[in-house]
Amino acid sequence: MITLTDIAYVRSGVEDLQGAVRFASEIVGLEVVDSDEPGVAHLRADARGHCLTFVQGRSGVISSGFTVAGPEALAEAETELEKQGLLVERGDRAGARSRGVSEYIAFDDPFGNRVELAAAQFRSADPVRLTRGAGITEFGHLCLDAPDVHEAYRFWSTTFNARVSDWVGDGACLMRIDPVHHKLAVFRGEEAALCHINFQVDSLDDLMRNWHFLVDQGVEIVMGPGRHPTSGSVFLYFRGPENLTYEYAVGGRLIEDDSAWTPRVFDLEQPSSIDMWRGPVAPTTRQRQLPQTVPAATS
Ligand SMILES: CC(C)c1ccc(C(=O)O)c(O)c1O
Ligand SMILES: [Fe+2]
Repeated sequence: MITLTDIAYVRSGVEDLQGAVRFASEIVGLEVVDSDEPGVAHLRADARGHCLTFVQGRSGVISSGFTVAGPEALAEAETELEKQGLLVERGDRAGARSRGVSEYIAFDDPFGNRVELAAAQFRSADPVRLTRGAGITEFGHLCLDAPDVHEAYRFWSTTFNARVSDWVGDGACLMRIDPVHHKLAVFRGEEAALCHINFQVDSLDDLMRNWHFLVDQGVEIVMGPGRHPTSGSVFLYFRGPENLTYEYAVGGRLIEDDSAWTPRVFDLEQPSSIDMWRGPVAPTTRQRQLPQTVPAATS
């Protein structure tokens, strides 16, 4: 079994590189990291050198990266995945540099999601310079699409150390690889894709301030603010350019004692299984109604 130690990054193709970077930095609040690769931009949220990379080209996710414990663990993972009949590719030096990792391998999960494993992800000792006061504390989780979440769980829990924390019926499987309720989720979708990328924020105040900011900026709010009954976090989903969905969340349970936790199954048919507050889903962009200045009285 391969032990994933953490999530590392998402790489996504974008037709409009400048537009994607502008949104991720000026709207989401991520720091743009210097890049000497033409057509490639890196963004940073936390101590990771970067966790989101945009590559000029066809729109859509390229790969999702995880770390393992080191070079030996990576070599063992390579052997194990090949034993399972998966086609595993060794990343080259330039690829590793672009990913901010020491070395990596790549393969497709059974649904076609491109997954990469790295021996180590480089950290940056420089303080993160978020572009606005979004309150982002870390890259929290990534969520992939797959047509069968139970089949996906079979793969992630037998090949890897992922354990289910909770199910939302046949619609979503929330998995942990450490005490955090989930760092990897699979959402039922027609085909392999990135469902969303999550950034944790520091406080409820940050989340609500971000909500008002996004609405003011005309950003499409997909759902929220609401509260997931599963992790217990307060969330806000919103859509960036080229259909990349972002999630801000605050809070979220830790599962410290595996033996004391029984995964729960929430009924997918009940809206409260996703949002206990039963807020609206996918409203179109809301224009905030600013209070009108009261005209001075004339006599
Ligand atoms: C609907 C998606 C897959 C989902 C469900 C629950 C949580 C949570 O408990 O925090 C998420 O973060 C989700 O993205
Ligand atoms: Fe999420």
